[in-house]
Amino acid sequence: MSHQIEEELLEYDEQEDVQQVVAPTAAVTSTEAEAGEGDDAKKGSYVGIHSTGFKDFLLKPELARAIVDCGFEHPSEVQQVCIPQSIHGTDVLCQAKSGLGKTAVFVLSTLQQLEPVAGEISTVVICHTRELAYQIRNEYQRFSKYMPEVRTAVFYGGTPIKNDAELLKNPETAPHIVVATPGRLNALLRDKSIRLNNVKNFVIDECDKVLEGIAMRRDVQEIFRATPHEKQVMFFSATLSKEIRPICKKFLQSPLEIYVDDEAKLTLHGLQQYYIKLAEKEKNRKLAELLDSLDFNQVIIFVRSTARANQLNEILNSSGFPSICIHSGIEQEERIARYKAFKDFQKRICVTTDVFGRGIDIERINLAINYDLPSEADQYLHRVGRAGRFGTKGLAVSFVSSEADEKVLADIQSRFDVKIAEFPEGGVDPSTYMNV
Ligand SMILES: Nc1ncnc2c1ncn2[C@@H]1O[C@H](COP(=O)(O)OP(=O)(O)OP(=O)(O)O)[C@@H](O)[C@H]1O
Repeated sequence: MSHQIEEELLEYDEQEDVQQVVAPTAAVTSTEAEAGEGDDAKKGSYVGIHSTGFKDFLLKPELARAIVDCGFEHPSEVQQVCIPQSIHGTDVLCQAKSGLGKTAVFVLSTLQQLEPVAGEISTVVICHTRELAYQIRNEYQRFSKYMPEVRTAVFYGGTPIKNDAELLKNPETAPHIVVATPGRLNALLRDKSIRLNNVKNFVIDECDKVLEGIAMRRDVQEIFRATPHEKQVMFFSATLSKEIRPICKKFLQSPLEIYVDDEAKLTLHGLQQYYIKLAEKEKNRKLAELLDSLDFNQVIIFVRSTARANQLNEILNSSGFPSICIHSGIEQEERIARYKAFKDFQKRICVTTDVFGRGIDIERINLAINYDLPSEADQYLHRVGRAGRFGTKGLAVSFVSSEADEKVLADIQSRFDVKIAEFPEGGVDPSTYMNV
């Protein structure tokens, strides 16, 4: 191992990607049945006792076929609860834990309702990061495989806006479904490049994040105002604090509200969680030790700033750990290229900031490391949820190096009623976190 791995990362200010949220508090109402996953549940084996099949939703045959092609056998709990209502146009406010298929709820129900009309945008989906928008667009393409007339477009910043405007203007490419980040979508609206007066479904994924900051919220409000009054509105997140719910509800009319019944249930049961107390200067050596000793398919390592991500990535690469680094400071085309490379398993180690802390779905990630602990508990939950997707097993290890970290660790444990143990000296048995 090179001496560089021993280097300490420089301290930088809190980075642009991390935003504070008010810590949520008490338990919430349950309308969701208890989840049915066991500790060793595997992807695709998520079956409740009184399980409904996708067939029971009576979806269009084109959709039913695509679902089979995607390898989805049984709807997850959140899908069982939401889809029967959401396909009929009911507004939805849905909190369900990470990685259990919230995306398919809105993708399937909007495609089910879609009657494509040339030149008319019927569905708008908003989310907070560009990679997530890209990922959601791909989900639409996957599920609309047998609906060749349906076109989905994705719009986000960091790319030439005139390309988006041209795509929208051209009858050959004009989409029926638009997935976008709020800033770019609002810019297209202001330029009068996009018309939203035929929108029938308005979706926000990671809605607490999208609506938490004033800038994004303002963009969303302007976009919302440009859509017809009569439409279906659906909001989703794994975390919906008491503070954000009333803000969400301003956009919704008599919604179906789905919450897990207390925050403890947000913990992923297939995911083992540990902490390691250490000094800042010991982090690199410990990280190298973990990467050497743990079995993993893919690992995601979170740091608190773009500068620290670059630095750690360099250190890892020069120490024989080929890694990739993704953050908001990277040019957009390159960002998507790296996201694809990681998703396609060309790299096994990814160093990132909170830009990848939510929503990103990469099936082979089974290890999440908080090199820097986030500053609040909700963000921890989203980050570690990148491992152990859809009931699979996973491992999360968090470095704790300051009093502030200790406080966050205590917050996480009390808020989500989870015991995060000290990382065992003898390591962790790979069979408990590797998916075979
Ligand atoms: N019924 C199903 N059967 C099998 N796999 C599924 C099913 N539903 C969803 N999946 C898969 O599970 C993974 C996680 O789904 P998704 O990304 O929608 O989770 P999420 O609830 O949005 O999580 P997060 O809160 O982290 O964004 C995806 O790879 C998706 O394809």
